[in-house]
Amino acid sequence: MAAQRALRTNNEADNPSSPVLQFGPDKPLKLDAGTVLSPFQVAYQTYGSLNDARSNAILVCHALTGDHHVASTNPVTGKPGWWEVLIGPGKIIDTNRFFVICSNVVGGCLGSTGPASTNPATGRPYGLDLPIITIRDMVRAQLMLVDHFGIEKLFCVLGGSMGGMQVLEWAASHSERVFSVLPIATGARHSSQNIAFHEVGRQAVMADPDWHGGKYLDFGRRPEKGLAVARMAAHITYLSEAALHRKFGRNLQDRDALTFGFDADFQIESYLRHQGMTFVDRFDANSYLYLTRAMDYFDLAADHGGRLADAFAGTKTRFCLVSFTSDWLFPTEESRSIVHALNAAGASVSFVEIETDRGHDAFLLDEPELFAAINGFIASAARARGLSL
Ligand SMILES: CC(=O)SCCNC(=O)CCNC(=O)[C@H](O)C(C)(C)COP(=O)(O)OP(=O)(O)OC[C@H]1O[C@@H](n2cnc3c(N)ncnc32)[C@H](O)[C@@H]1OP(=O)(O)O
Ligand SMILES: N[C@@H](CCO)C(=O)O
Repeated sequence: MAAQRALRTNNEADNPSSPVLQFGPDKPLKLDAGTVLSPFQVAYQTYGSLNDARSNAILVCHALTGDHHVASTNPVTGKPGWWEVLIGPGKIIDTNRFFVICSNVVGGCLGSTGPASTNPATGRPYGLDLPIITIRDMVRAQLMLVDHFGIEKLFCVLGGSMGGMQVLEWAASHSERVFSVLPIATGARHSSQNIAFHEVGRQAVMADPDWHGGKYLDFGRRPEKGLAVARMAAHITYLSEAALHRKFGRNLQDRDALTFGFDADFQIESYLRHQGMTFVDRFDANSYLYLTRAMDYFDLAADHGGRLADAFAGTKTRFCLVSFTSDWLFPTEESRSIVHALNAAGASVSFVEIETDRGHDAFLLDEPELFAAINGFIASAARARGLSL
């Protein structure tokens, strides 16, 4: 591993106008699909400084439609970083103490190579000519970035949902490179129901006449209607029945009576339309196909001979799993089965189930119990690592 002499510690939190960093390794990215991606690039951000021992690095893995702007203003949406409540100077993940790295996944559309990137063989956007990307491929690209920083062992890798899948993949395939991991609201494989919801979303995208077999950029079009419907359906799965009832009930949207038509009579309809419309402004439809596919293909047990415990055999990594009571996308049973496998593997593991009605996306919200769990785990792991913080 070639340690870099000049480490780029782009404190975006201190300098919101700083450019997005992009890493383009000389080596190709080996893909599970049996081919390589070359060249390729990874967009990333860092916060804080790497210590002399390079032992204080935390890698944050984003979820399906997230990005590397984890703790600073997103330049596309103008919104705060998606985990700015958690990460920053003096916050629970304190960037005065830790060096935080977050990169956009390969296959995405927010700076890293994905289906909208130019295919060097044609000079046109890849579209569906991009090979299928897996969670393991995403992690291989992250590993190259970590090597680029000369980091032998990450102090912690954490993330929720698809981010949690990457965390588990790190722990299974590169356990010697991670001291501790925090997989949140995730599973060791995508369930049949979850694949089903993703398929509905993909079919909505592909049924949009503006999709053009995935070549919409060549036609100067974007399948916005299909992508918006895909997001509306998916967004329901990120919430819970109780939260929908609490927030919207059967309340009407800006009217006193039903219209006896198909306008958004109900607040929940208006809300979902808003979620769909705003999503298409920030996301690429083909990336949505690729990233949902990556989640569908994830099956850690299958990758290790059918026994999940074998994925973690001999691990020295410390684990803390977190689930939410109202998460019906990755219910607590998913985390519990990982905990059982880790117990069978003799791993150091703790587990927290958080009582909330906020559903799967609770991990993105200001959730005091979640923050307390992360705080406690990080503090204890830091002591065990001998980090003088
Ligand atoms: C992990 C990562 O990498 S981040 C991934 C990318 N980010 C996401 O996926 C976030 C998307 N998810 C969400 O927005 C989820 O709803 C949550 C759960 C995280 C947010 O929850 P909350 O903060 O409770 O926000 P809520 O769900 O009420 O949505 C607020 C939005 O809905 C809009 N809204 C609320 N009610 C209505 C309504 N009746 N009609 C129309 N719009 C409405 C608000 O104006 C607001 O819009 P804005 O986001 O454009 O400002
Ligand atoms: N709502 C989040 C989590 C979905 O799993 C996202 O879109 O990335």
